[in-house]
Amino acid sequence: MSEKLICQQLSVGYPRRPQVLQDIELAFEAGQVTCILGENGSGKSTLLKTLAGLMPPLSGFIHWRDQDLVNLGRRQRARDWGYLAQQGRPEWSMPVHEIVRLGTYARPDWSKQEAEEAHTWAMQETHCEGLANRPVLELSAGEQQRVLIARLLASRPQVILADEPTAGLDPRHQLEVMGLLQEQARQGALVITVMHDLALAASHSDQAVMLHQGGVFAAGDSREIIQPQNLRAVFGIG
Ligand SMILES: Nc1ncnc2c1ncn2[C@@H]1O[C@H](COP(=O)(O)OP(=O)(O)OP(=O)(O)O)[C@@H](O)[C@H]1O
Repeated sequence: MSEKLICQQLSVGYPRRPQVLQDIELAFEAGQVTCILGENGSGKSTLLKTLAGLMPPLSGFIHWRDQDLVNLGRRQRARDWGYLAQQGRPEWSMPVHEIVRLGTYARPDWSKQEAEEAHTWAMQETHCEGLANRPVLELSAGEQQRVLIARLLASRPQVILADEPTAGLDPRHQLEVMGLLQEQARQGALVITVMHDLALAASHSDQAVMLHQGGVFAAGDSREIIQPQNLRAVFGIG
């Protein structure tokens, strides 16, 4: 069984803005961190939302482990996939430890002890222990982001889709969160992150995808893709 997420002839967009991206051909591999780069409005979040199953493709296919993603049941998706929305905010004013525990509810296959261990691990890795009893809506934006990352990780997802996971984080937590995502990939997860920080993307991803003008401008090894000539063409810098 192929541990790949594959997009074939994929076109994504909205009813009033169709074809944000057209005829996308991409392959994402388990065990790797892939960062998606591109200017504002280039379709990064739209692609991630489509991969997360939050919006249907306009056309084309997405395959995961040789299976068409449309055939993936909700429970399996909830169990195996984790999605962090761009500028997501917790919805309910619950204590941090309860918000993070919600992540473990995606794993009804776990024993109570397994769920407790995953909860403790996610709280520790994101440095949320000191915030455990604080109402989440009273936290700073960066603290809330860490809580949402903890909730995402608490289900130990095999596919992690993170839209700007380091947004609002201080430099130390940016490095730690990217290190954490890298660690999940080393343990076999397939990790896709939307990034704006090119230095962080270069240092913490294996693969890079650059979106530009409705398509994939470049994709491949991050060190080969995040290069001045591509940055000039896509961002007008470098
Ligand atoms: N709900 C929506 N309805 C219609 N058009 C939308 C909607 N959401 C986004 N768009 C449009 O789709 C295009 C791609 O948006 P998207 O949010 O995917 O870009 P992005 O690359 O993630 O941008 P950014 O770097 O600013 O986050 C933009 O032109 C945007 O205006």
